[in-house]
Amino acid sequence: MKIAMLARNPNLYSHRRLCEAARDRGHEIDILNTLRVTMNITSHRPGAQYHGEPVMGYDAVIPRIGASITQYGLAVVRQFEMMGVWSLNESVAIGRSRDKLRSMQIFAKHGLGLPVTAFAHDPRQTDEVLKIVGGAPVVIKLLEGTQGIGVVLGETEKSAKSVIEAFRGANVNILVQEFIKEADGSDIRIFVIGGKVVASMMRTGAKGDFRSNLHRGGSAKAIKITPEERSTAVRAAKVMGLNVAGVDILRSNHGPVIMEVNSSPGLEGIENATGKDIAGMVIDFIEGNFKAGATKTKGQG
Ligand SMILES: Nc1ncnc2c1ncn2[C@@H]1O[C@H](COP(=O)(O)OP(=O)(O)OP(=O)(O)O)[C@@H](O)[C@H]1O
Ligand SMILES: [Mg+2]
Ligand SMILES: [Mg+2]
Repeated sequence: MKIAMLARNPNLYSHRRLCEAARDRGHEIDILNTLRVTMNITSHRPGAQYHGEPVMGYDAVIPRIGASITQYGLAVVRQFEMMGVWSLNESVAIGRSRDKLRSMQIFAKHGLGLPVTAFAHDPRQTDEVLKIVGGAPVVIKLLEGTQGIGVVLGETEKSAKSVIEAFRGANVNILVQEFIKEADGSDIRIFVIGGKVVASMMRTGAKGDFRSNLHRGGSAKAIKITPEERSTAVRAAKVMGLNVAGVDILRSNHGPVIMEVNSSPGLEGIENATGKDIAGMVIDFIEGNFKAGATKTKGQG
């Protein structure tokens, strides 16, 4: 196969590992800097160029689109799809996963467990929002945050309100969520490839932090998950339409609740915690499933 990986930093662990795994299996793989791909949006003949050369001959594309360039990145993935190149995760599915509110609505529609979540545009509705989630303590999140930045615990009614007002003042979108205290600063990352769980780990936050993100100083270890957790993760990936997904859940008193589903999950934490060759599994999945022109949504929807 000839694979294109859309990524900005070729030196990131995940990107190095995917290249290594592809080359070990005799495939050709190029890293294209997403922001340097130009698109030719002409009727009937969609094309793309990279450093002045036409992008041609790729069987599959691995989109590793950073949160900060979601819009341009998705346009590039869509362009590949319109050119008939099979994408590991389709642009439409990645778009869904990038919008926390939309994701939550999709999970709710399919009856998946979620923390009670509320959202309002108008700051005058702060009281209402707090009431919906059962009052403080609550978790307040930036809708498009990542790596735990913009995730704040409002311990009392008063502090929750001032955090909400501060975010509003900065003109950013937020959601307010029931605080799952019993998760005790840990969450579970379940790695799903092609509808199967291939690895899972428990991440625990730095002492005193309710956020378990490894980027915030948390640590990770391999863990055995329950059948209910397994089916929650598989269904979450499925309803988002993701072939590869990192599903994050919390263990709550009312069963597993989904926090979010990542469409470009990192490999470093999970490979180190479990000792598994996840990059190899991703390449094996592409090998077994890529098909020219087979994109379901072809960039639409
Ligand atoms: N409702 C909640 N109750 C308890 N803990 C929570 C809740 N929401 C988030 N957390 C903790 O905060 C961490 C960060 O939250 P979340 O994953 O939603 O943010 P993020 O910025 O999108 O992070 P990521 O880099 O994983 O995308 C979670 O991993 C979890 O440990
Ligand atoms: Mg996130
Ligand atoms: Mg997270």
